[in-house]
Amino acid sequence: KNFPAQLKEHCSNNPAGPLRPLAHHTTCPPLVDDDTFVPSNPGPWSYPPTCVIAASRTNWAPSSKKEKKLCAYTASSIRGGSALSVITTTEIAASMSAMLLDPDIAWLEKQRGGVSLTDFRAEAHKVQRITGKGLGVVATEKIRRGQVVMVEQPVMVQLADWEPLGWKKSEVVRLLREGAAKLPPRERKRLFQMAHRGMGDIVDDVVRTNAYQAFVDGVEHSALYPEVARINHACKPNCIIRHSSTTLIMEVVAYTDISPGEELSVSYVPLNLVSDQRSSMLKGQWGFNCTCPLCSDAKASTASDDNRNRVADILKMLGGGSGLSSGALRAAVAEMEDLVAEEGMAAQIGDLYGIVADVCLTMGNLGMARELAEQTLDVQRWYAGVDNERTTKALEFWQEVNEMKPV
Ligand SMILES: C[S@@+](CC[C@H](N)C(=O)[O-])C[C@H]1O[C@@H](n2cnc3c(N)ncnc32)[C@H](O)[C@@H]1O
Repeated sequence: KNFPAQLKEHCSNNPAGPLRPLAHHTTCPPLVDDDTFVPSNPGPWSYPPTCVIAASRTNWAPSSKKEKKLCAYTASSIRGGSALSVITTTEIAASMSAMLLDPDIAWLEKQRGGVSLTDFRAEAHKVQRITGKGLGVVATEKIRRGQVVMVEQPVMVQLADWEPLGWKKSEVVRLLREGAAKLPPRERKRLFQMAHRGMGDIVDDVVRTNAYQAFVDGVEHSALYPEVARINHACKPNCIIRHSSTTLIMEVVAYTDISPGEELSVSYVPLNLVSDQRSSMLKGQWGFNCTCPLCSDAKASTASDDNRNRVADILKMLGGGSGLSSGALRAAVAEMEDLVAEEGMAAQIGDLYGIVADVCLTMGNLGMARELAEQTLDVQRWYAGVDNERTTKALEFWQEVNEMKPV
């Protein structure tokens, strides 16, 4: 909100440090592309970017006078740590500048209980071969529920939905290769050593096999975290991931107590899906058939599907049932909470509370909507992360219901 009006359009990012704003938090960095890069004032970038102009610009706002470019940017070190290459638009790159230049991420570290980027190196885990899954990460000592086990910055971030904006696959792949080539040897080596399927260009393949969804400036990107990416998927995982939209830092947090020798796992897909939905998503988007303990046990898998279907039925029943009493609503939420606990889906309960809160609003039950909106916010802060997209949405919803007047 402090940006001069003429700069607003490309600087909607909420910078990382809300407590002590630095100069670059309150002024919008200029758009930087291959023509406008100024070596004496490079921002976070270590080299002039490589850019391509969208082949078709039909989908851009007609008011936009600038040619839209997609560029590969590289910072040899972010916050004194690892390097990062970003393939994104000039606007998003400008918005990212503030967050990448910000060395002051202490406020976020406080939220995560004082664990800093380097602390996790007191590693409680190691990478090893796992039958049927390539490499994986295994605990070497007891890890307690809630403990942060990894904290990592991305090495590569790529705009996810580039196709409708008019760029060609070959151009995006060229930028990915350029981004990989400009990484320092350490990060480049790690990137090329990551799992891939042997299809098409290797950098593109690595991104498809390993990237997590990350919102930058509210826009979906794919982000590569080489250490986190070694963690295999399980449909009932023992870890969750938290993603910070303002710093791009990814945390892996123990979701259950984990014993030495146990493999660390996260879910690559939403937790509340039933087995058919999970397997088609894992096959379609990630390209593998899941061999996790739940999928390998037909009886357990059926029982789990029954529980997850029941949660879906409860939500459906709530959605369709106008005029439910508070008692009936509470009973439905309590049953849902029990099922969620049994299924190890607590990390997703914030989303479920949010759905029920919406239902309460349509039923005119503002009191309960407020209660649930508050619970949603608490849960999302913990499970998704303090500044994650899902938490931001929960905060907006919470503010909205608290401003509403009972009718
Ligand atoms: C993000 S990587 C995980 C780390 C990878 N195993 C490695 O060697 O680096 C994703 C790949 O790991 C394998 N994988 C992960 N979870 C799996 C699971 N539950 N069952 C089978 N394969 C799995 C698949 O080959 C998948 O494409």
